[in-house]
Amino acid sequence: MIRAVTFDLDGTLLDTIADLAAACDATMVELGRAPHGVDKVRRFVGKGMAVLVERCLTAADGRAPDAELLARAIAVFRRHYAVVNGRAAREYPGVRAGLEAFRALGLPLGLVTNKPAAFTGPLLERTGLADFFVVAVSGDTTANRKPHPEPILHACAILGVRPEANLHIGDSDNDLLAARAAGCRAFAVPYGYTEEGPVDTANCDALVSDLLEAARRVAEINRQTLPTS
Ligand SMILES: O=C(O)COP(=O)(O)O
Ligand SMILES: [Mg+2]
Repeated sequence: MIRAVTFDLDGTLLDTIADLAAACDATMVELGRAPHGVDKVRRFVGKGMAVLVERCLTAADGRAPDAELLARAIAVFRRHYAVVNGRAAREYPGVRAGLEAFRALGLPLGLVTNKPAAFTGPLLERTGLADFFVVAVSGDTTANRKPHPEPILHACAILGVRPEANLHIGDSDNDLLAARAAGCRAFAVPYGYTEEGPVDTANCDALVSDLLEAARRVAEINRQTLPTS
């Protein structure tokens, strides 16, 4: 039985790349570098804010930034992203209907994102998704981020489910590896941000076209595992 579902945010529920790229580009310009643009920034998203900013600087300078420059750039990024966060963000097709279908199945829902908490809450509020979730675990809620299992395990504990009874749905290998390491089931969506290449479907139980299909599959799995007596 699947008794709870956790969702990734960027690239799974919301297409946030325009806002992320706008903040990255404003950061680069403020630091005297050329902006990278959306298509390049898309490949940098997935391992949280610090890695995103570090990848922008490394791509601009041809070498990794030192700690002082990185800290300064992160502070600049935070300021810019706080302004644009949610401005152009859009739900992917099937997201709201899918979340409603999961809710109709009676399953508690959680969010597990590598985005820092300062941005997760406002984004969920601005896009009207906050009420779907019992818990939101952000990139700085636990000591480790996805692909480490800790944030998903933290969500499972708050949702009151054993990891084996939780399904995690995400767009990148970070989600699938975290889910596997946590002992959860994992579904992948094909439309988000995957860093260098497509997700390795060997790491997931199903590749689903959208959340509505995911909810249908969960309903089917739970029908098949209902006690027969
Ligand atoms: O912040 C990121 O790098 C990606 O966020 P996500 O975990 O919601 O996809
Ligand atoms: Mg994602």
